[in-house]
This record gives sequence, structure tokens and C-alpha cells, in this order.
Amino acid sequence: MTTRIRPSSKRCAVIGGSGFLGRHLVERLVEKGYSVAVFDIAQRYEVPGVVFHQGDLCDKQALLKVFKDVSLVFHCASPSPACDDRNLFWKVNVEGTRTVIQACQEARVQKLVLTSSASVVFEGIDIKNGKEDLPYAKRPIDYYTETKIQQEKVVLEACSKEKDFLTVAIRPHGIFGPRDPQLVPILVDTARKGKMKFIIGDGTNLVDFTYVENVVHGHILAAEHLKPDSPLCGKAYHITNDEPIRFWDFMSQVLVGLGYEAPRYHLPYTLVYGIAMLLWLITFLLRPLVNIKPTFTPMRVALAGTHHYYSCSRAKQDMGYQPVVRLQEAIARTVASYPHLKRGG
Ligand SMILES: NC(=O)C1=CN([C@@H]2O[C@H](COP(=O)(O)OP(=O)(O)OC[C@H]3O[C@@H](n4cnc5c(N)ncnc54)[C@H](OP(=O)(O)O)[C@@H]3O)[C@@H](O)[C@H]2O)C=CC1
Ligand SMILES: CC(C)=CCC[C@@H](C)[C@H]1CC[C@H]2C3=C(CC[C@]12C)[C@@]1(C)CCC(=O)C[C@@H]1CC3
Repeated sequence: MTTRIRPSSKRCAVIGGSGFLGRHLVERLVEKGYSVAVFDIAQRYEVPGVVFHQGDLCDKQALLKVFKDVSLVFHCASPSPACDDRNLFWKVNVEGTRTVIQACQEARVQKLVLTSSASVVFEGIDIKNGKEDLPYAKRPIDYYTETKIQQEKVVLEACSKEKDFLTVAIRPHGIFGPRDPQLVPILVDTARKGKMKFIIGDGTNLVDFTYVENVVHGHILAAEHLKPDSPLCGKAYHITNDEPIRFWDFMSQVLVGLGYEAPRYHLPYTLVYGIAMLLWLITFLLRPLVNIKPTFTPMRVALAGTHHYYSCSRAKQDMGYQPVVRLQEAIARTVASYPHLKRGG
């Protein structure tokens, strides 16, 4: 009989470790003394002591090689929401995540921490201080959200104390910070095209924007508190900055910080949402001929024009979560990290 010696609880793998969140997570884990392996479709940086494995998470054999001496896996890989490719989302987020679970179980990994999304409950209708017991969106607005729902279900259902395999899902919202390839770059690109003049709706809608270091902190706390007798097993946790802000105030602060004008003129929400739906339909019909990616998608308009902020009291209670960087400091650090996106820069 062969006895398998348990790998140290500080040996972990980060799937998606080359991405925005993944890289911040890797850097923090290294600072905290973890031994880290990165698994990603691309390698984009180097960190002393971190081993990179390039591969597709749909490939179980490739995962098994990485998981050999690992007790903890963070799964924060996903195709970008902007690609709007339904087949790719299903293949990676749903089928690929099933493969990750199988590989974890075969390699006797003990813990899996999934990066889910608070948007799994968002249908384009106001959410104020939403708790984790809200039902999943019955009519998700886009393919990305549809597959993030299935992904979270698959991971949470796999949690089994009998199999010595514990899972937890972290649901961040509106992650921002240095090196984010989405939020600030999209905003600046829109401003440079002269399209950031308008506020959708009355501009009072409150939203969570979460600094990346707080999201990382939530992931590591979850991993460290995930034990057979803890309440975290098989549960989802909102991780936010716990400081909801008006969507348009946040946008304006970032824009003004980078030297652009804040939006001023109001447009009715339903009108813009209707136009975004029409645009989406046209681009969908034209897709066999030409692949256009509109700036104004129904999901983006819904995010810009409704309330969507979430309670993280469950994370506070079960894992002692508190944001480590406050919102104003986070915005200042983020603005300072994009000198190349400054007006005239
Ligand atoms: N950013 C946000 O505001 C939010 C993000 N999330 C979730 O957080 C996670 C991380 O997001 P974020 O850091 O912003 O995203 P990124 O796109 O920056 O990072 C994801 C990484 O996963 C890689 N990847 C994609 N497909 C595969 C694959 N098949 N096999 C291996 N690696 C793959 C990507 O490579 P490539 O770039 O080449 O595709 C990328 O390096 C995602 O699960 C996302 O759904 C949740 C809520 C909010
Ligand atoms: C809170 C949250 C979940 C944010 C997610 C990040 C992105 C979805 C946003 C970052 C920049 C935003 C943005 C718009 C929509 C939402 C974002 C892409 C607009 C396209 C909304 C319509 C406009 O008037 C222009 C905006 C540019 C920036």
C-alpha cells in the first residue's frame, strides 16, 4: 500500500494566475510565504520562486502535472466578458471547471477556492445590499453571467467532507486597481472617443467597486478558514469594499483624476438600454459576416444605470473579513498607476 504524504497547506496553484486578479493574488501569496505554481493559457510576467505552467484548464493531464504536490487550488481563470463568445464561455467556465474539479479530486487536492462573481444574481434590476441567499439570475443578461452561475453551482456542489475535498466561492464585484485591463482602459477609451459626456439615468445609482487587494485578501482568508467543520464549506461569499458609491461619481473621480472631464448630460435609462439591445441584435445577426464589439452592451448599460451593491456581512462573520484598503485610497492608487492613460499622455 502506498501512503501519500499530505503536501503542506501552503503549497498552492493559481489557475488564471497571469490575469489581473490572479497576478495580484500570486504576489500576495508569495509575500505570505506560500509556494505558488501558476497555471494559465499565457505567461505574462515572472516572479522569483513562482513556477509557471502554460496550458488550457480544459486539459486534465496538464492540470494533474501541476496539482501533484498541491493542497490548495485557486481558480480565477475565465475568458474576458468582452469576448461574448457563448461556446468559449461554456467550454472554459463550465466544462473546464468540471475538469478542474476532477483533476483536484484525482490529485487529492484538499481545497478549491473559486472566483465567482456577485453578478450571478444580477438581472438588470436594482439590488440593494444583496445577500448571498438571493436566487441566481433566472434570465442572466449575457453569456458570461450565464456560465458564471453554472460554474459556481458545479464548484459548490462538489464540496464533500467525505471525499476530503472542500470548496468555497468568492463573489467579488467591480474589481479595480493597478494593471486592470478593463475598467480604467475602457473608461479612458470611451472618454477619448468623446463618448463620456452622458450620465445614464439620474446618476444616483449606488454600486460596489472593489479594490483588487481587498479581493485578494478575501480569497486568502477563505482558503485559510476553509476546514471540514467550518461554515464556509460549499458556500458563496460576497467580497466588496463595503462602501457603495454612486456609479457616476466613481467614473467621474477616475476621469477627473486622469485629466478628463466628468460626464454631465443625462439620458433616460430605458432609451439607452433599448438602443444597446438593438445594437446587440444587429451585431448578433451580422456575426457570420463581421465581428463587431459595441461599447454599449445591454449588460454594461444595466451596470451603469441600476443599483447593484452587496452585503459582505457573511464574510465578516465567517472569516473575519474587513477591507484592507478604503475606497478613496484605492481610487488614488489606481489613478496614479495609469500615467500612460492621462489626458495628453
Ligand atoms: N474583473 C472583475 O471586475 C471581476 C472578475 N471576476 C472574476 O474574477 C476572475 C479573474 O478576472 P480578471 O482577473 O479580471 O480576468 P483576466 O482576464 O485578467 O484573467 C483571467 C486569466 O485566465 C486566463 N484564461 C482564460 N481562459 C483560460 C483557459 N482556458 N485556461 C487557462 N487560463 C485561461 C486568461 O488568459 P487570456 O487573457 O489569454 O484569456 C487570463 O490570464 C474571473 O473568473 C472573473 O470572472 C468576478 C467579478 C468581477
Ligand atoms: C461595478 C461593476 C460590476 C463594474 C464592472 C466594470 C465594467 C463593466 C465597467 C467599467 C467601465 C464601465 C463603462 C461603461 C459600462 C460599465 C463598464 C464597462 C459604459 C460603457 C456605460 C455607458 C457609458 O456611458 C460609457 C461607459 C464607459 C465605462
